Amino acid sequence: MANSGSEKKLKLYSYWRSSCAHRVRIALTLKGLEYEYIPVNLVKGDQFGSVFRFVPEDFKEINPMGTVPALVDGDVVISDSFAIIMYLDEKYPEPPLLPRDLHKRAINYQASSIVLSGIQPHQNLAVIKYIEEKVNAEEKTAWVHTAITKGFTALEKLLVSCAGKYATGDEVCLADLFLAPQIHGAINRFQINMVLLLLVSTIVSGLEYFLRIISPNPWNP
Ligand SMILES: N[C@@H](CCC(=O)N[C@@H](CS)C(=O)NCC(=O)O)C(=O)O
Repeated sequence: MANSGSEKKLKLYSYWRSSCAHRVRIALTLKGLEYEYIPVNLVKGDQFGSVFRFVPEDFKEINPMGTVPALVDGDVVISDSFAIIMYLDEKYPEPPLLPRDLHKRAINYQASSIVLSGIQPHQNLAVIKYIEEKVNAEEKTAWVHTAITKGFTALEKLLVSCAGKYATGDEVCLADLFLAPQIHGAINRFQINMVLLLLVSTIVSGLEYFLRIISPNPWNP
Protein backbone atom coordinates (compact mmCIF):
# COMPACT_ATOMS: atom_id res chain seq x y z
CA MET A 1 0.00 0.00 0.00
CA ALA A 2 1.32 3.45 -0.96
CA ASN A 3 0.20 4.94 2.37
CA SER A 4 0.93 2.16 4.84
CA GLY A 5 3.14 2.67 7.89
CA SER A 6 2.81 5.53 10.35
CA GLU A 7 0.56 7.70 8.16
CA LYS A 8 -3.04 8.02 9.35
CA LYS A 9 -5.49 6.08 7.25
CA LEU A 10 -7.55 8.09 4.77
CA LYS A 11 -11.31 8.14 5.38
CA LEU A 12 -13.76 8.15 2.50
CA TYR A 13 -17.40 9.09 3.00
CA SER A 14 -19.21 7.34 0.19
CA TYR A 15 -22.44 5.78 -1.03
CA TRP A 16 -22.35 2.57 -3.04
CA ARG A 17 -24.41 3.88 -5.98
CA SER A 18 -22.81 7.35 -6.11
CA SER A 19 -20.95 7.85 -9.39
CA CYS A 20 -19.10 10.81 -7.83
CA ALA A 21 -17.80 8.67 -4.97
CA HIS A 22 -17.04 5.87 -7.39
CA ARG A 23 -14.58 8.14 -9.27
CA VAL A 24 -12.64 8.58 -6.04
CA ARG A 25 -12.76 4.88 -5.17
CA ILE A 26 -11.18 4.14 -8.53
CA ALA A 27 -8.44 6.75 -7.94
CA LEU A 28 -7.69 5.30 -4.49
CA THR A 29 -7.52 1.78 -5.92
CA LEU A 30 -5.33 2.79 -8.85
CA LYS A 31 -2.90 4.49 -6.51
CA GLY A 32 -2.87 1.56 -4.12
CA LEU A 33 -4.09 3.61 -1.16
CA GLU A 34 -5.61 2.08 1.93
CA TYR A 35 -8.70 3.83 3.26
CA GLU A 36 -11.51 3.50 5.72
CA TYR A 37 -14.91 3.39 4.01
CA ILE A 38 -17.67 5.28 5.78
CA PRO A 39 -21.09 4.69 4.19
CA VAL A 40 -23.46 7.63 3.92
CA ASN A 41 -26.87 6.32 2.95
CA LEU A 42 -28.21 8.96 0.55
CA VAL A 43 -31.60 7.33 0.18
CA LYS A 44 -32.14 7.26 3.95
CA GLY A 45 -30.96 10.89 4.29
CA ASP A 46 -27.65 10.46 6.12
CA GLN A 47 -26.22 13.33 4.03
CA PHE A 48 -28.48 15.80 5.81
CA GLY A 49 -26.90 14.90 9.12
CA SER A 50 -30.25 14.14 10.72
CA VAL A 51 -30.00 10.38 10.76
CA PHE A 52 -26.86 8.97 12.31
CA ARG A 53 -27.39 5.39 11.34
CA PHE A 54 -23.92 4.91 9.90
CA VAL A 55 -22.31 8.32 10.01
CA PRO A 56 -20.83 8.94 13.44
CA GLU A 57 -20.96 12.73 13.28
CA ASP A 58 -23.11 15.35 11.61
CA PHE A 59 -22.21 14.86 7.97
CA LYS A 60 -22.88 18.53 7.21
CA GLU A 61 -19.84 19.31 9.39
CA ILE A 62 -17.79 17.27 6.94
CA ASN A 63 -19.46 18.59 3.78
CA PRO A 64 -21.93 21.47 4.15
CA MET A 65 -23.14 20.73 0.60
CA GLY A 66 -24.53 17.43 1.91
CA THR A 67 -23.08 15.34 -0.91
CA VAL A 68 -20.63 12.48 -1.19
CA PRO A 69 -17.78 11.90 -1.65
CA ALA A 70 -15.76 13.54 1.12
CA LEU A 71 -12.21 12.59 1.98
CA VAL A 72 -10.52 13.10 5.33
CA ASP A 73 -6.74 12.96 5.44
CA GLY A 74 -5.69 13.86 8.99
CA ASP A 75 -6.68 17.53 9.38
CA VAL A 76 -7.46 17.91 5.69
CA VAL A 77 -11.12 17.56 4.72
CA ILE A 78 -12.01 17.73 1.03
CA SER A 79 -15.32 17.28 -0.68
CA ASP A 80 -16.01 17.21 -4.41
CA SER A 81 -14.62 14.33 -6.42
CA PHE A 82 -12.56 16.52 -8.76
CA ALA A 83 -10.78 18.29 -5.88
CA ILE A 84 -10.20 14.98 -4.09
CA ILE A 85 -8.75 13.28 -7.16
CA MET A 86 -6.43 16.23 -7.89
CA TYR A 87 -5.29 16.20 -4.25
CA LEU A 88 -4.56 12.48 -4.37
CA ASP A 89 -2.78 12.79 -7.71
CA GLU A 90 -0.49 15.49 -6.33
CA LYS A 91 0.16 13.76 -3.02
CA TYR A 92 0.59 10.29 -4.53
CA PRO A 93 1.85 10.91 -8.09
CA GLU A 94 2.14 7.26 -9.16
CA PRO A 95 0.57 6.24 -11.45
CA PRO A 96 -0.09 9.75 -12.82
CA LEU A 97 -3.66 10.53 -13.82
CA LEU A 98 -2.79 13.33 -16.22
CA PRO A 99 -0.87 12.82 -19.47
CA ARG A 100 2.26 14.91 -20.08
CA ASP A 101 0.96 16.13 -23.43
CA LEU A 102 -0.80 19.48 -22.80
CA HIS A 103 -3.51 18.98 -25.39
CA LYS A 104 -4.40 15.51 -24.06
CA ARG A 105 -4.33 16.94 -20.56
CA ALA A 106 -6.84 19.63 -21.59
CA ILE A 107 -9.05 16.97 -23.19
CA ASN A 108 -8.98 15.07 -19.89
CA TYR A 109 -10.10 18.19 -18.01
CA GLN A 110 -12.81 18.89 -20.56
CA ALA A 111 -14.20 15.32 -20.60
CA SER A 112 -14.20 15.23 -16.79
CA SER A 113 -15.94 18.58 -16.67
CA ILE A 114 -18.66 17.44 -19.09
CA VAL A 115 -19.47 14.58 -16.70
CA LEU A 116 -18.92 16.63 -13.53
CA SER A 117 -21.00 19.65 -14.46
CA GLY A 118 -22.85 18.77 -17.68
CA ILE A 119 -24.31 15.35 -16.86
CA GLN A 120 -24.19 14.25 -13.21
CA PRO A 121 -25.87 17.32 -11.64
CA HIS A 122 -28.92 16.66 -13.85
CA GLN A 123 -29.28 13.10 -12.58
CA ASN A 124 -28.44 13.83 -8.96
CA LEU A 125 -30.81 12.31 -6.42
CA ALA A 126 -32.06 15.66 -5.09
CA VAL A 127 -32.85 16.90 -8.62
CA ILE A 128 -34.66 13.80 -9.85
CA LYS A 129 -36.63 13.52 -6.62
CA TYR A 130 -37.71 17.13 -7.05
CA ILE A 131 -38.83 16.62 -10.66
CA GLU A 132 -40.69 13.44 -9.74
CA GLU A 133 -42.49 15.17 -6.86
CA LYS A 134 -43.24 18.47 -8.63
CA VAL A 135 -43.96 17.09 -12.11
CA ASN A 136 -44.02 13.30 -12.57
CA ALA A 137 -41.91 10.18 -13.07
CA GLU A 138 -42.02 10.34 -16.90
CA GLU A 139 -40.61 13.87 -16.94
CA LYS A 140 -37.88 12.78 -14.57
CA THR A 141 -36.82 9.96 -16.91
CA ALA A 142 -37.01 12.22 -19.97
CA TRP A 143 -34.90 14.88 -18.23
CA VAL A 144 -32.18 12.40 -17.24
CA HIS A 145 -32.09 10.79 -20.68
CA THR A 146 -31.81 14.19 -22.38
CA ALA A 147 -28.91 15.26 -20.16
CA ILE A 148 -27.02 11.99 -20.58
CA THR A 149 -27.55 11.95 -24.36
CA LYS A 150 -26.41 15.57 -24.72
CA GLY A 151 -23.31 14.96 -22.62
CA PHE A 152 -22.26 11.80 -24.39
CA THR A 153 -22.86 13.30 -27.81
CA ALA A 154 -20.33 15.99 -26.86
CA LEU A 155 -17.96 13.41 -25.36
CA GLU A 156 -18.12 11.35 -28.52
CA LYS A 157 -16.99 14.34 -30.61
CA LEU A 158 -14.30 15.27 -28.11
CA LEU A 159 -12.77 11.80 -27.78
CA VAL A 160 -13.13 10.35 -31.24
CA SER A 161 -9.69 11.47 -32.41
CA CYS A 162 -7.70 10.54 -29.30
CA ALA A 163 -9.38 7.41 -27.88
CA GLY A 164 -7.33 4.25 -27.61
CA LYS A 165 -7.95 1.41 -25.23
CA TYR A 166 -9.19 4.10 -22.85
CA ALA A 167 -10.71 7.54 -23.37
CA THR A 168 -7.58 9.50 -24.29
CA GLY A 169 -5.15 6.77 -25.31
CA ASP A 170 -3.88 3.47 -23.98
CA GLU A 171 -3.32 4.64 -20.42
CA VAL A 172 -5.99 5.14 -17.77
CA CYS A 173 -6.28 8.88 -17.17
CA LEU A 174 -8.49 11.35 -15.32
CA ALA A 175 -11.25 11.27 -17.96
CA ASP A 176 -11.67 7.51 -17.48
CA LEU A 177 -12.33 7.97 -13.77
CA PHE A 178 -15.26 10.19 -14.66
CA LEU A 179 -16.47 8.24 -17.68
CA ALA A 180 -16.49 4.71 -16.29
CA PRO A 181 -18.93 5.30 -13.40
CA GLN A 182 -21.06 7.56 -15.60
CA ILE A 183 -21.36 4.91 -18.32
CA HIS A 184 -22.00 2.24 -15.73
CA GLY A 185 -24.74 4.32 -14.11
CA ALA A 186 -26.30 5.22 -17.45
CA ILE A 187 -26.56 1.55 -18.37
CA ASN A 188 -27.50 0.06 -15.01
CA ARG A 189 -29.42 2.78 -13.24
CA PHE A 190 -31.02 4.70 -16.11
CA GLN A 191 -31.26 1.88 -18.70
CA ILE A 192 -29.64 3.83 -21.53
CA ASN A 193 -28.22 1.95 -24.49
CA MET A 194 -24.69 3.32 -24.45
CA VAL A 195 -23.50 1.31 -27.42
CA LEU A 196 -25.93 3.19 -29.64
CA LEU A 197 -25.14 6.47 -27.96
CA LEU A 198 -21.40 6.26 -27.75
CA LEU A 199 -20.21 5.38 -31.22
CA VAL A 200 -16.64 4.94 -30.03
CA SER A 201 -17.46 1.42 -28.97
CA THR A 202 -13.83 0.71 -28.09
CA ILE A 203 -14.23 3.19 -25.26
CA VAL A 204 -17.33 1.44 -23.97
CA SER A 205 -15.74 -1.98 -23.98
CA GLY A 206 -12.45 -0.61 -22.64
CA LEU A 207 -14.18 1.17 -19.80
CA GLU A 208 -16.42 -1.73 -18.91
CA TYR A 209 -13.36 -3.92 -18.74
CA PHE A 210 -11.52 -1.32 -16.71
CA LEU A 211 -14.41 -0.99 -14.31
CA ARG A 212 -14.54 -4.72 -13.67
CA ILE A 213 -10.81 -4.98 -13.05
CA ILE A 214 -10.26 -1.84 -11.04
CA SER A 215 -13.37 -1.65 -8.97
CA PRO A 216 -15.02 -5.02 -8.48
CA ASN A 217 -18.59 -5.15 -7.32
CA PRO A 218 -19.14 -1.38 -7.39
CA TRP A 219 -22.88 -1.68 -7.04
CA ASN A 220 -22.89 -3.17 -3.58
CA PRO A 221 -21.83 -1.51 -0.34
N1 LIG B 1 -19.50 17.91 -7.78
C1 LIG B 1 -19.69 17.00 -6.68
C2 LIG B 1 -21.10 16.46 -6.74
C3 LIG B 1 -21.40 15.55 -5.56
C4 LIG B 1 -22.78 14.92 -5.67
O1 LIG B 1 -23.72 15.50 -6.23
N2 LIG B 1 -22.93 13.73 -5.08
C5 LIG B 1 -24.20 13.04 -5.11
C6 LIG B 1 -23.95 11.55 -5.32
S1 LIG B 1 -23.18 11.20 -6.88
C7 LIG B 1 -24.89 13.22 -3.77
O2 LIG B 1 -24.27 13.10 -2.75
N3 LIG B 1 -26.20 13.50 -3.78
C8 LIG B 1 -26.95 13.66 -2.58
C9 LIG B 1 -28.28 14.30 -2.78
O3 LIG B 1 -28.66 14.60 -3.91
O4 LIG B 1 -28.97 14.50 -1.76
C10 LIG B 1 -18.63 15.89 -6.77
O5 LIG B 1 -18.18 15.61 -7.87
O6 LIG B 1 -18.25 15.35 -5.72
